[in-house]
Amino acid sequence: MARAFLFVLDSFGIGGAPDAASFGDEGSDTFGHIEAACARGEGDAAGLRRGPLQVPNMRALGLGHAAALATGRPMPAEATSGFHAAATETSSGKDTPSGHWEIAGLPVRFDWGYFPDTRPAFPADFTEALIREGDIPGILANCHASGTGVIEEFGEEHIRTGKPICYTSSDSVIQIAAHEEHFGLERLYELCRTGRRLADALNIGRVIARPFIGETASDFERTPNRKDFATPPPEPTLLDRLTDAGRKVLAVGKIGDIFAHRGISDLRKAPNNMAMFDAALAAMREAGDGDLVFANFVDFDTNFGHRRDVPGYAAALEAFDARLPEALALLGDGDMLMLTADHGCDPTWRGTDHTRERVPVLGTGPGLDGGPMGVRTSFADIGETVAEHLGIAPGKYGTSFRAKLSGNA
Ligand SMILES: O=P(O)(O)O[C@H]1O[C@H](CO)[C@@H](O)[C@H]1O
Ligand SMILES: [Mn+2]
Ligand SMILES: [Mn+2]
Repeated sequence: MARAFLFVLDSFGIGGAPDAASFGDEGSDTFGHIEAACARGEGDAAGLRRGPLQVPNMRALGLGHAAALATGRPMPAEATSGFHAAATETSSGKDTPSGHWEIAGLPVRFDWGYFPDTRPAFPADFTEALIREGDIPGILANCHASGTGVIEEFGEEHIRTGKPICYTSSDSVIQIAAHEEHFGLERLYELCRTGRRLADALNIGRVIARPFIGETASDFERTPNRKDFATPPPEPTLLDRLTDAGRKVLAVGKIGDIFAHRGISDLRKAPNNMAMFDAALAAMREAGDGDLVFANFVDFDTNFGHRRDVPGYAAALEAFDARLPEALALLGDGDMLMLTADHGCDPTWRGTDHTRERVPVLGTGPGLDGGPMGVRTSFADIGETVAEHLGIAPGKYGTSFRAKLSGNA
């Protein structure tokens, strides 16, 4: 019996990307900088957490060792029980779909479309078409922005005028924020579908609905009804290869949206990391022989990385780590659990965007050997290792390290 459980801690980079400078991100290190900030007492927040970062379960799997591999820092002295590696992204973007598709064996070699950091950010013909075809009185913002700041700035005007708030970032995205009740959730989704159609010509990765509630700038709050309208992967991913082979892919969280719902057998969404952990555990219990549970934990990125919130990110890591034994307890013969990430989002870094970093690969399973798996030259090695573990044919990209785990392959 072989099953695989792949958990993505969204944005949990470990520094050291060789091409970080070309993204303006040289020196960024999500894990390293959170750890250092906490050690200095800069991760303290009343009622939330305090002191050095406490992630003993991920450290036992080899988190510190993976970070040392990624950055060239000295190896920690502590022993590890799992296998660990640092993985390098080969895709041209540091966005969520690129990271996840590459993890699933499909590096993104083409360039996505991006919008310039100007006002307006969107080309006039796109904006005009969105207004006309979306039947809206205009748009607000039309710039690069942080999602919480932009609703604070334009939310009241949006309620007054009915004009949705459209913004972007250094990712290939068009984000549309609108009030869940005043504008309407279904109307927002429909507008995003129109935006998705128009965005295809611009090669934009995702159109994202960002509904919010509240009545004034001081109490606007985004709701969990975010929805991503992604362009489909241009070639088969591990998910397609598995489902084509009759296996199940049980997706948890954003995974369905990220893969444009291709190669997904079963989808479970939940409003926050802890609820997603519950959903991931339930999927682990239900997965059968040859199946994959693929979970994304988005709060790290959305609530803390982009918000440049060190105590929040540290607390979220500690909460995740504290629940890891529950997942480990569900591992039976032939099972493999791997933790990884899709890019960085260093909460100590300038701006509010993702950061180009290497990611950790931490794993374990009964009968699998532990130890270092080196610096992997593509995230695709993760998907290929899962593919070999589950006994399906290799894909076109990446190199499996499954043989190095020997065990009961
Ligand atoms: O600031 P918010 O709206 O959270 O936006 C972030 O979320 C988007 C999608 O992950 C990213 O492109 C980033 O800009
Ligand atoms: Mn992400
Ligand atoms: Mn993000």
